[in-house]
Amino acid sequence: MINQFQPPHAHPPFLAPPHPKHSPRQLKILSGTGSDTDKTLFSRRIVIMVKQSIWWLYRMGLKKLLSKSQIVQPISGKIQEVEPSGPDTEDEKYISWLKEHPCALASFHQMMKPAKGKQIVVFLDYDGTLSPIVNDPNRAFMTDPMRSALNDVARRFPTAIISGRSRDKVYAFVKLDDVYYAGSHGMDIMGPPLQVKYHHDKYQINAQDEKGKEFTIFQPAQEYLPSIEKMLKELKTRTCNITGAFVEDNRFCISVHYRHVLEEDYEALEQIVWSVLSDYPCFHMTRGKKVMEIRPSIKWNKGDALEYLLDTLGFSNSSNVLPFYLGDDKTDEDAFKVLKRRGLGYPIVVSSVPRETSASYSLHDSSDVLSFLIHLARWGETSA
Ligand SMILES: O=P(O)(O)OC[C@H]1O[C@H](O[C@H]2O[C@H](CO)[C@@H](O)[C@H](O)[C@H]2O)[C@H](O)[C@@H](O)[C@@H]1O
Repeated sequence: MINQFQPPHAHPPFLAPPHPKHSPRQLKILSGTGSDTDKTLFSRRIVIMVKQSIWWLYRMGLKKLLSKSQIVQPISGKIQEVEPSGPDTEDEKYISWLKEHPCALASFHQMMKPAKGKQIVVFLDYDGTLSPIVNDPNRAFMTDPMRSALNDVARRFPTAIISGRSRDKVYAFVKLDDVYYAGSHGMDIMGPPLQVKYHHDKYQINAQDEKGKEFTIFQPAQEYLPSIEKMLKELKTRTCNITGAFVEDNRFCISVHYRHVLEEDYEALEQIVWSVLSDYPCFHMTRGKKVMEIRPSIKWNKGDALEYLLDTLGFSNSSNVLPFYLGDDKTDEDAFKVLKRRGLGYPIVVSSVPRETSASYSLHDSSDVLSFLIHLARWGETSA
């Protein structure tokens, strides 16, 4: 690997202090005294110093640029990949991690090469992906530019949001009709009308909205609803004395938020959750961002929801489809794994820090997600 940061001189002369071994002439040049020839040499040295400074400033500028992109255009005009030498700082660690999970924006054109002739299908998580993580879960609004970009994407490609929240709540944030919604970590799917009966058909019903649009509701955890409602009440009552704790009803699962709980109160809160759970052996707990999530112990997660939607969209066992899945949470890893296992499409993790993931590409944050959706919609427009 070429080290493009190699300065023009390995030991810049202006960095060398006068040394006992310097000759009297060298000392005169360094001090600026001496004959005209010496003075000319001294001026040359000044020019070299200025050139060196420009080089080092250029080098520092490049380093900054690298935090945005891994590819730079060096003076030679040849595109080269940069190999950071031993990651030390958080930025350097992130740059190093990007090598394994390249930025989906920087790689966009390359990613779209196999898309020609294939059906793109877009899956997105909500919190941390379509909206940034905020303090109040009830105020995780989506911005208008994000809504507009998502709408442009959904008008061109089948698009679904798969969230841990209740389906109604996600719809209340997103408010777009051309999108399919899967709430409760995929346990409550409003998907396309079924052409054929799905193998879990006892959990699904076909329905129509008020405009006559047909869709299918699939709810594989229906029989757990009475227990969830009881648990919700218990959790709300038993945590009401823990300042900052917030129990969120996500219909087929429950979120117990501790973002605003004092560190010294966390253990007590977790104890309550474990204690309630011990009375409901058919449920288990998973963890998200400052949240404990209580879910029915059925074999169904965001990965299964993704497969269900691909099937119902008519792409079971099809290689003619290119799914994208964008998500920031641990629960999104289930969907990344499905795409990886099937060797299908692009799992894209949204993360501003290096992390263990099955995703093959990355985006830094929800504003990168917005740019990505804009790119995708434009691509759909020009290649239609
Ligand atoms: O699958 P997702 O759409 O990512 O939902 C996962 C959880 O997201 C929400 O909580 C997270 O976002 C909140 C708002 O930014 C933040 O305040 C909270 O700390 C995060 O954990 C949602 O409220 C949960 O119910 C979801 O399970």
